[in-house]
Amino acid sequence: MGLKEKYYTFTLKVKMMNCFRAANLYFKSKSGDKTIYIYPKVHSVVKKNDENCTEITFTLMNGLDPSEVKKKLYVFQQFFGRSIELKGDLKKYTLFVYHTALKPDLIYNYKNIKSFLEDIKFPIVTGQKKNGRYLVLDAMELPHVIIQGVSGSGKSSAIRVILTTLIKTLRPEQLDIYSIDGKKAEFQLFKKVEHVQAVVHSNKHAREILDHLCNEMKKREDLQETFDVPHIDDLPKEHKQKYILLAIDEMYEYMDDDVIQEKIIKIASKGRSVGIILLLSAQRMDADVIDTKARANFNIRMSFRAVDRVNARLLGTDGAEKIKGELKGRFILNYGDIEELQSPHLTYEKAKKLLNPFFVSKTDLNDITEVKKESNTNTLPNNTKLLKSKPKQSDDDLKFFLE
Ligand SMILES: Nc1ncnc2c1ncn2[C@@H]1O[C@H](COP(=O)(O)OP(=O)(O)OP(=O)(O)O)[C@@H](O)[C@H]1O
Repeated sequence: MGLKEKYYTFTLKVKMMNCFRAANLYFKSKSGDKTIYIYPKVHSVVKKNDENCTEITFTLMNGLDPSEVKKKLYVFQQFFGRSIELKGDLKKYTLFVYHTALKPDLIYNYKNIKSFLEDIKFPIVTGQKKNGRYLVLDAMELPHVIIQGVSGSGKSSAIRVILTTLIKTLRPEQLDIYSIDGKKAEFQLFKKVEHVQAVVHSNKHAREILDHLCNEMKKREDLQETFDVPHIDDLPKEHKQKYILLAIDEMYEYMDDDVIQEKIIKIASKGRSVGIILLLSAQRMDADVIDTKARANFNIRMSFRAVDRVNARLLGTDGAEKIKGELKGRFILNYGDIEELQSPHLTYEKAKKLLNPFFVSKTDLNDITEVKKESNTNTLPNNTKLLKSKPKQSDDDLKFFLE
């Protein structure tokens, strides 16, 4: 280690001691007249230029309450700036100090995200991290997504990012999307997409969709039982099932509907193993909007600028209430770890262009027999319309499109 690096390490270690002291993360003992302070041990300071950050690893003394460390995140921010992350649990922690702040005005580009989608079964694109990488989570491991934030904070763009990426990544033979559009706005864009089975607004039709999905859940559970497998992905090939996404925008429109709430609780608790994932969005996600029991089953929680501290805290996304109004697309993510990220911006018009190759005529869906001539079914690019294999829809399904 050169002199410069040694000095860098030394100054950061001293800064950590000062930070531990200010955060009350130390023990005091007496030795004669002297007071001795015992701090967590800093093991290493590693500057990673390719990750755009410095990693500082430390361990707590036995007896120090680990929950105190996360509670004192604000003290770490006061010392090292807002661009930090703190990860760890019982004893060992790593503080990531990023050299640059998150960039606002990030534009959605599928090519930039593609390399982060590998080996992810059900990709949920959250946003860009402080090290410049995209964080894509697998809803088959972390089921169900909640998006909250005040009007104009960037929720609709984030929903477009998640849905558009799913549509470009998974083929219609792999994914069905159902949507309930509380504002009769956001999901109109996806209506003609081949993966999309329904876009509805009224409570009556929302209940019908939820009924349909609960029945589907039951059928899939029976299959799992028959073949004695824990997850639909483990079913024999001939019984392979598609993944299903149910997206509900402006959830508060349905908060007084007990039937809807009850079915959401059911899907939230059992959906993962049968491949059914929920994505809910609303300005706030308090107990009036979504049942507290159901909320606990949502493992990916994105909070754009929150209405207030209480609402930010409900999702475990403390600090989301402090996001500045002009920082569109900025959010706090809780997926076990808590991070501040930037969602890429995807406008309605650009999404429409990107989705165009996936548009099909829904009115004569049953008659479509066209197959793209150049396509080879084994190596289909994701934007290939394999219309011939579109499963025949029942009249019940088709009526969902009428809204
Ligand atoms: N990720 C982003 N990066 C930069 N600007 C964004 C981003 N997302 C949204 N915006 C800007 O913020 C405006 C509001 O965004 P959006 O409609 O997504 O918010 P919203 O939370 O869905 O609002 P509402 O609840 O009123 O529908 C957009 O018109 C756009 O200009």
